[in-house]
Amino acid sequence: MSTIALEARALGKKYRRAWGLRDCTFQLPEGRIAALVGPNGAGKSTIMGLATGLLRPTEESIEVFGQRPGDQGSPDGLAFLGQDKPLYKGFTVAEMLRAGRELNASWEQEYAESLLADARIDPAAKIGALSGGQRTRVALAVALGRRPRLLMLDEPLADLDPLAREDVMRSLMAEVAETGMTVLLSSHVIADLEEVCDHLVLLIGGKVALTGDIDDLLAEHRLLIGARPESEPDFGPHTVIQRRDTQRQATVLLRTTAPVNLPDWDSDEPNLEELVLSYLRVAGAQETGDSK
Ligand SMILES: Nc1ncnc2c1ncn2[C@@H]1O[C@H](COP(=O)(O)OP(=O)(O)OP(=O)(O)O)[C@@H](O)[C@H]1O
Repeated sequence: MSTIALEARALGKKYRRAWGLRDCTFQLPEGRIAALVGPNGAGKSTIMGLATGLLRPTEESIEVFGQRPGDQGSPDGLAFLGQDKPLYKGFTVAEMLRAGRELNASWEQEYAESLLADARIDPAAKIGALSGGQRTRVALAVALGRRPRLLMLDEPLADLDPLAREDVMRSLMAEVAETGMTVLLSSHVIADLEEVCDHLVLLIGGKVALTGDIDDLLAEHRLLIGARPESEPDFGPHTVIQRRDTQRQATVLLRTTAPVNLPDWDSDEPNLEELVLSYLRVAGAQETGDSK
């Protein structure tokens, strides 16, 4: 049986007025690169806050490699990089790495230095003089230099240029392949995640709308395209997740485990972006009271 890096069971977090997360259940197996996606306010940062122990659950539980966060601080082996980068502006880059080394027994200086060299960042530069994207690269080097078992990144790519995004994703994939590290990363840009992530946690309105290995999820869905039907079509045993009609054409996302044999429709496996967008549209339509 595979080790579970992160497990939420009926997890709930209530802020002063409202629930930020409710009845949230998922498992993230070790060694995966998981995409944590969902609309603004879905609860992504809340999950990360609960996993680090910065927040405490209101209901049920979250565990990181079987440890409950908060009992003894942040769980062992967990590194977290949030939207506010934990860097001291008055330090030089080299001093920031030194702080990382002094605070972490598992620190690997050479590795952290190589990540900075890849990003072409001068160790003598002051943190305060770096661009937002360069600071992100330093914060990542500090997080990865600890050689974590689980790395959680809250929108790590937001301020990186396209080449830097590719660089960062490549080094994360190499690290996962080499060490078996698990990564959970949130992003609004699904295209960034498509090539690197092999696992998905889709949150909508504080709940898990879809989760699992991406290959399995894609194989369980079919995207149909056909002429807009005159009457309500019969999709047999398959579940219609979402249907969108334009004047002439209809696009339908089905969830199914049975073979799809619908001669009036072109049927294909969706890609990750199509899958996620369909689920988001359903939730958006439910919010506005529109069924399509
Ligand atoms: N400190 C807080 N006090 C009160 N409510 C909060 C607090 N932090 C988050 N929330 C609420 O909890 C819900 C989940 O917020 P969270 O920040 O986890 O979402 P998110 O998915 O990370 O959003 P985004 O994509 O915008 O970063 C939202 O409705 C938000 O308003």
